[in-house]
Amino acid sequence: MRTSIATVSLSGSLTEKLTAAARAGFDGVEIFENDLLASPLTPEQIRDLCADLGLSIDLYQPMRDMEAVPDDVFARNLRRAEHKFRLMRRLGADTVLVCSSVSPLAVDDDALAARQLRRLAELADGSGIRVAYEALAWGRHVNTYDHAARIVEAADHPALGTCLDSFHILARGSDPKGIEDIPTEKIFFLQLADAPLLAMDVLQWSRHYRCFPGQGALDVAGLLRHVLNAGYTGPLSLEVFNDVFRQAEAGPAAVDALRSLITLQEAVGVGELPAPVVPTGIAFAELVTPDVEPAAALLHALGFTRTGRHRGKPVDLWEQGQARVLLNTGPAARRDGTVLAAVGLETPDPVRAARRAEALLAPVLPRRRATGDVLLDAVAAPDGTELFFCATGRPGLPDWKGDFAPTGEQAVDSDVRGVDHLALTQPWHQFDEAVLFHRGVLGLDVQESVDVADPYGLLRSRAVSTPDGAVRIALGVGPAPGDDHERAQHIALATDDVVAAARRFRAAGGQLLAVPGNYYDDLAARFTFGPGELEMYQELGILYDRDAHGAFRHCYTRTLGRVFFELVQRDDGYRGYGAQNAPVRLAAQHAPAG
Ligand SMILES: O=C(O)c1ccc(O)c(O)c1
Ligand SMILES: [Mg+2]
Repeated sequence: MRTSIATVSLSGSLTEKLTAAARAGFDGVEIFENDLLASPLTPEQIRDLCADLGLSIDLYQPMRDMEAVPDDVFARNLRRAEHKFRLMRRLGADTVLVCSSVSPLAVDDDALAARQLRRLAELADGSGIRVAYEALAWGRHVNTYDHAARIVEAADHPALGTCLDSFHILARGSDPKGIEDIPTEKIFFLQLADAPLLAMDVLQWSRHYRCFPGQGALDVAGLLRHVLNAGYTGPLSLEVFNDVFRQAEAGPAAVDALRSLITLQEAVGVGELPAPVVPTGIAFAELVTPDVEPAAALLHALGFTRTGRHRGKPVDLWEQGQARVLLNTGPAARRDGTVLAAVGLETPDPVRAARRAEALLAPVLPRRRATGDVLLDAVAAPDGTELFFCATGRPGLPDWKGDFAPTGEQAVDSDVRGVDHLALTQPWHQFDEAVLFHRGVLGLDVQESVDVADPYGLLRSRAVSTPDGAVRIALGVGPAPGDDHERAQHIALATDDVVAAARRFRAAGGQLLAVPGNYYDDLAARFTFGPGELEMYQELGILYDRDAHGAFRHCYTRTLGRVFFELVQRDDGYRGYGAQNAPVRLAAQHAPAG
């Protein structure tokens, strides 16, 4: 279907917004009046710019407080409308959105509303313009879509129809099934927005917290199914008012927006997209570091062995059980200190996984970095993390390990089995985008968002994972702009015996994060432990949690650049990530090293 986006959804000047929408691949735009008023371009120049960019102007909006008003007020409204219709002709826009009145002058009189909207439609029709009447969720007398549709029906003019807006409909809890009763030719326009569930005033909710479909908690796909069943074939248009998107760079935000419309169409069975190829494990995590010694010492103390050396680049492979870490000291390492730069995902079909990612607008990375390298499918995540689709040790498929010459050293069976999860901190304005990316592109399930108190701000965290837990990624976002602690990424290593793993790490010279005694005092109040158990945890800095399924014991290494490791023992199907303990961990990480 045709895709469109309201200029209000993107940051910048009108020219920047239009350019971003076109580059992302949108077919059209809704021009918001405020963006036009503030633009130095004439309506004709805006029309030409849109034409040059290949964008249709699908809607001009909004026109407010039109209907159900006293005669003298309506006469003034018509004069205002005439003026705007002249502007729309210069702009080349043929549909105007009229939102239901919020004016104290408006009266609760559907017959009057219908008569006046009919009069407005007659005037519009003379200029070749159509009027799409939308019920604002906070409209004074008209605030539901079915009410707006009844008034449109009563007005009975071909140039008058309704605009459906998923936010207004779903935020009020209206049943969207009734959309199927609206005559097809009366649905002039469809605006789509999602939102997280928040118990707050609906106007504030709408103006500040809307997000792109799939990023919130509203059933936008369910609503779209009803609209399609009603016979609607017009554009799918995003209209998102959001404080974060207003500040985020328009280019990436427009890509994020279009990705949401592509996944939404997939959810309702329109459009073609290669099916998700759900990853089955973490093949490797790649650290880029300017300073190989401390990173190598840390890996060594954790029980890793340097088993391979890249044939063409300064990259080492460190292994232990199924956990693999690449240590890259190449040119990229001069820039950012120690960072987690790439993740290898074990994937049943790497080529198809990359094709889906590409169809969902993920930047595709070159398959071969240098002559002789194995061909690898990889894309960039929104924050720039490189995601490699891997087939480790699977005959007939390119194996990334082929790029590494064995050092001759064998990995020893130690306490670490593999990677339990990765924690990837996102730039503050890309959190919703990252969640949608990991769900849509990688087919991961998304868990609830949790808030975590840091001594210097609030962090948000949302886990994405496969149903069996083979791939778990905790996406986080800190206060803007974060310091190194708040931007830190980590690799959580799975062990069956965290006490043994912690002891071995310490004996090998590793330093674990110290946890305050008050924390253990609180643990003693909340849980029962065997004799000496809690003292042992305190000595090692092991944190403890329990859910309905099982227990979780974990401890942390000191941070190197922006990266640290966690040792994790997950017993009896514990499902979480120890979020309860995160504030204590964050405070400990801020404390000066002792
Ligand atoms: O918040 C508003 O006023 C507003 C304006 C136009 C719309 O289409 C809408 O959904 C909301
Ligand atoms: Mg709207």
